[in-house]
Amino acid sequence: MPRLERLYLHNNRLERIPPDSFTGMPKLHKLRLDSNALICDCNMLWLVRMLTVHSDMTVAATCYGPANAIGTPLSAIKEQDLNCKYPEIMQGPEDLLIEFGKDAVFSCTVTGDPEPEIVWFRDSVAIPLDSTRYEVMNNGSLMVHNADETDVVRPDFIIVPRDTAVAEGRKPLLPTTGINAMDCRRNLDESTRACFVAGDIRANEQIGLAAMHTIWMREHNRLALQLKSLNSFWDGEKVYQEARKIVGAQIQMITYYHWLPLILGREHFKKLGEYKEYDSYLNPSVSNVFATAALRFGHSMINPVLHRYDENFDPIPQGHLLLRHAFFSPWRLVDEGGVDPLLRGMFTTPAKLKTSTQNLNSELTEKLFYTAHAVALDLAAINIQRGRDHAIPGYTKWREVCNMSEVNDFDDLSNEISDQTVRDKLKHLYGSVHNIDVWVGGILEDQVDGGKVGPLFSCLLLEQFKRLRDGDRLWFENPTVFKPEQLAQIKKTSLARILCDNGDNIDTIGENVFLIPEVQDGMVSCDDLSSIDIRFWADCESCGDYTQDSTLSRTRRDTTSTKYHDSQNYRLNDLETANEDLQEMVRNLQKRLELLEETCNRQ
Ligand code: HEM
Repeated sequence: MPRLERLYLHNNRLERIPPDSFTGMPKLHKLRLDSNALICDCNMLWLVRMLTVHSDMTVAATCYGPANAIGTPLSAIKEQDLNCKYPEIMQGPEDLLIEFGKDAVFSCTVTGDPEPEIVWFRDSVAIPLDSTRYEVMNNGSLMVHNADETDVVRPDFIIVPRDTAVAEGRKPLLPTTGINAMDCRRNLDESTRACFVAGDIRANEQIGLAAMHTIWMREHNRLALQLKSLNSFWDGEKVYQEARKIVGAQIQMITYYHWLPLILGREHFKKLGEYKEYDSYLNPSVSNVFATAALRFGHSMINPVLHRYDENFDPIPQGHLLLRHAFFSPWRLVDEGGVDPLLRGMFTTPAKLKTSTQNLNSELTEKLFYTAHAVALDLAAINIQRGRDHAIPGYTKWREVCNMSEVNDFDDLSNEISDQTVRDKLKHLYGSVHNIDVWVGGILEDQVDGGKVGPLFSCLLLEQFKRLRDGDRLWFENPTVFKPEQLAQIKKTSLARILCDNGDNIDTIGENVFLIPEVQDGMVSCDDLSSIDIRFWADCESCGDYTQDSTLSRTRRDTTSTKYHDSQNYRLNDLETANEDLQEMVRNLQKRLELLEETCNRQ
């Protein structure tokens, strides 16, 4: 019902409103649900969220239950009032003796309010819902009809929280694996909470990283909701692809324009040059030396402690977290305050200072993944070994590639590795300067002015980032990718605003999250940060909704199309509705006047 504006469902006995009941009603602005028996529990979370997005909608509705909500207007209900429960696996599928030709049931028990969705997989492929051989039963278990030899591989499942699943009123977390799914190396003695599912198992590697993955999943879904509400006729695939495209552009914008200059130093960053156009002859693939050495410079900046702060920027009750306790511990994100404390810690705490003798902190070299391994690992040793596995040429060869000065002796390195004791140590360990591993040499170089890497990694990073940009047909600034006015919106992106929009309750932040507040203008209110105006993504069929804004209508109006005339009809309807509203208001005022006159006359 694309033209429905008012919906009156009052004076009924409605207890619940099924999710998405008002989808496809983009013009709905008045909703009456009063005088019903609404139960404002977690089943209503979708409606509470919808009202947050459509803050301009007038809704009359009062809760009839549960006890703590009786008499509360729905508009005053917050997500945390709904007592939702984050999903948890109580029992996962176990090995089963199956008889070929017979049915077999792989059972699982999952709790959560509202009940989460379970998606079953076989050999990492989701079992389609319309499969005749497999059936997901009401209790979530998987029934395999007519089992055969292909079923000897035990299936597994992931839990997808329905758009609602939150902990203590927080926004959704990532879906989680089933209990027997891929190993994210967590320690089951600490918690049985499952690993998160993201593009890569490594999202679980430490909870700060998992927090960032969560933020981007939320940003995608936030944009998708807005796009759908703007273009109600878009199907799921279109909404997904468009939201994904915007998120990709935001990540490119932040990485290249906000992060990279601080890594390369502003002077070196200038060598990247302005973006000109797509170069179809350029190979944008990631080079071995970039992945195995140069980008691993990041390991030298990691703080050994993850700081965790509450809304007042005081440490949370569980305290800060030694990095060793943050490895593969997804449960801490669920049970120890969600993403916000970690994010606040990250944007207020400096990265570890790299000095010539402290390159990687000892949490990484002595305690890496220690909860999951009998003997902890050493990230520096892994990086060196990985370079050798990949047969990456040594440090001096890469100096040649980068046109750096020729070296034949350790003291020839003094311009880049100024600390004599470090050069002596290298000499002692490597014997010949040409034996130095590229990651070791690169990490030990003094950092360039205003940057976080030495000259060799600066050169290797620059070369890769340039190819990744210019060789990308879908680079966000390529004019074929976004309309100019959309691009202007993308350029307003900042990671600060994204954390504000998608954190559970972040309202103050440093404007540039890659700098600690002390070296910029302290913290600002999230309201002061610019954000993308999604209305520039209005497909012309929705033009009528926003024609008041001349900058928006100018970019979208095509007066020759039938859609334009449809949109003109919508505008006419808008005016007719406004006229009716005004007439009703005048009638009400007249009635009040008459009443007042009567009262005066009586006195
Ligand atoms: C607590 C933080 C981090 C930990 C525990 C960590 C740990 C690891 C581990 C264990 C590997 C695999 C090593 C191997 O087997 O070869 C790896 C790879 C890598 N890391 Fe980190 N890392 C962290 C942060 C970072 C940061 C901040 C950056 C860059 C800014 C980075 C860049 C890389 C790269 C480029 C690879 C290679 C990935 C690939 O080729 O697939 N890491 N890291």
